[in-house]
Amino acid sequence: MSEKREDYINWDEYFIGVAKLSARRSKDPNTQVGACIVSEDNKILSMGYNGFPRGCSDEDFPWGKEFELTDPYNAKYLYSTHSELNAILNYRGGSLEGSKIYVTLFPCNECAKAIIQAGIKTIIYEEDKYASSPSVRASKRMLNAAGVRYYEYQPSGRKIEITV
Ligand SMILES: O=c1[nH]c(=O)n([C@H]2C[C@H](O)[C@@H](COP(=O)(O)O)O2)cc1CO
Ligand SMILES: [Zn+2]
Repeated sequence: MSEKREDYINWDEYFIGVAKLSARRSKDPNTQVGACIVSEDNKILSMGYNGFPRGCSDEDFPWGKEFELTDPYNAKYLYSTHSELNAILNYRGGSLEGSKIYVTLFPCNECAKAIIQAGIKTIIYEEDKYASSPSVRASKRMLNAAGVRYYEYQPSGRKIEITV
């Protein structure tokens, strides 16, 4: 057998696949988000998913969203760290300047600030279900101003199965 395999996954499938696998670690009952930061030469630098900060137990802190407005202290929003921020903070190797981030949901305004300031230059996102929210609109406003490129992942339709 001297020919190479032809059905290997491409870079985009690989990195969005890693982001999706990372999202599977999330304890959020409603929205699981995963992120994978990749260098310009396609090396994985970091990964993250949405979760509570270290030491903040998933058993003690609230994962509900229904009290967001009436009782925000007992809803998840004040506590959950977004996947993109976790991926940025998880990186201990130095600079993320010029890197790309693959993420399963379009980054919010807070993550956009962190992405811009970290020097990440490209966002490849899978879903944009909150596109009409002020948060995502503000995010795009900042990303556009800062020259961060973003585009939607184009699904290949390939099913990648792994048994663990
Ligand atoms: O960019 C994001 N990254 C991210 O990790 N998240 C997380 C925070 C919450 O745990 C969850 C959103 O919850 P919900 O869809 O129920 O409002 O997703 C939410 C966003 C918003 O775009
Ligand atoms: Zn965010």
